[in-house]
Amino acid sequence: MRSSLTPLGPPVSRDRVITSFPKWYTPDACLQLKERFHGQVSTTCQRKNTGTVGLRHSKVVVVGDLYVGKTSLIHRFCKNVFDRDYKATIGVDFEIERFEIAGIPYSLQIWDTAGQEKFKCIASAYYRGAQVIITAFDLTDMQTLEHTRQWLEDALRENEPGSCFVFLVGTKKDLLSGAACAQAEVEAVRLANEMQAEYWSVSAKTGENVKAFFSRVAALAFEQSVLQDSERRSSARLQVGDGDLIRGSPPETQESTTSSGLGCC
Ligand SMILES: Nc1nc2c(ncn2[C@@H]2O[C@H](COP(=O)(O)OP(=O)(O)OP(=O)(O)O)[C@@H](O)[C@H]2O)c(=O)[nH]1
Ligand SMILES: [Mg+2]
Repeated sequence: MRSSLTPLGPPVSRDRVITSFPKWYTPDACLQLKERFHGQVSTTCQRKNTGTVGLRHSKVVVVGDLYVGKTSLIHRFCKNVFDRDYKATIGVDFEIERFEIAGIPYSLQIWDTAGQEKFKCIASAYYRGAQVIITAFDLTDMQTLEHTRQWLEDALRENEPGSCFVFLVGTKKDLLSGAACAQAEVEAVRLANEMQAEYWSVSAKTGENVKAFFSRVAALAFEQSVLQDSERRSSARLQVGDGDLIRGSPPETQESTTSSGLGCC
C-alpha cells in the first residue's frame, strides 16, 4: 500500500508516512518530550499552507569512529539490508529518503561520512548546512563513545551555533545482553545530556529501533523547518506592512542567513 499524496515523483512507501509525532527512546536524554506536533505546525499542514516546505529536505550528517556501523545503520534504514562484511566508507556517501509528514512531502538527505582518519578532511567538507548531526558509537566499544565528543565538536564548528539537532546513537545493540546494554546506556545518556543530544540504542543487524529513530529525526527536522518557514513568511509580511519591503531582504536571502540547516550543500 502506498500513500496517495504524489506532488513530486512516485508516492512514498507507507512506512515513511508519519502522522503523529514519533516518541523518544528514553526520557532521560531526549530533545523534546511532547507527543504532538506543535499546534502551529498542525494548523499549517492541515491548510497545506507550507509554502515551499513541500519541496524541502533536511541535511543529516552521520559521524563517528571507523567501524562503529554508520553505513550499516543508513543502509538498514534506506535499503533494508545488512552486510556482515566491513567495507570502509571512502570520503562521503549520501542517500535521500522521502517521507510524508502530517500530509506534507519531506526528505532527509543523509550524509554518511568516513570514520577513518585519512578521510577526515574530505568528510568534514560536508558538515556545513547540517540540520541534524548524528554522532554514532559502538555499544561494545566504549572508547568510541568517548570519541564522539570530538566528532561532534568538529561537525558543530562548521554550523551556526544552535542550528543543529544532535543525536547520540549507540550501535550494534544485538551484540549485548540486556544488562550490558543498560550499563553502556548509563554512560551514553550522561554524555548525551552533556552534548544536549537525544540518545538512541539501535541495531542495524536486527533493525531494532532503526525506523523509529529516523522517523524521530525526520519529524523533529520537519517541524523546525515548518516553524522557521512560518516565521520567515510572517516577518516578510511585517516588512510589507511597515512599507519596508524594498529595504528589507527578500525571504530567499533571509533564509540563507537565518537558517543554516535548510540549505543544500
Ligand atoms: N552485529 C552487528 N554488527 C554490525 C552492526 N552494524 C554494523 N555492524 C558491523 O560492523 C562493521 C562496520 O560497519 P560499517 O557500517 O561499515 O561501519 P562504518 O562506521 O560505516 O565504518 P567507516 O565507513 O569505516 O567509518 C561491519 O562488519 C558491519 O557488519 C550491528 O548493528 N550489529
Ligand atoms: Mg561507512
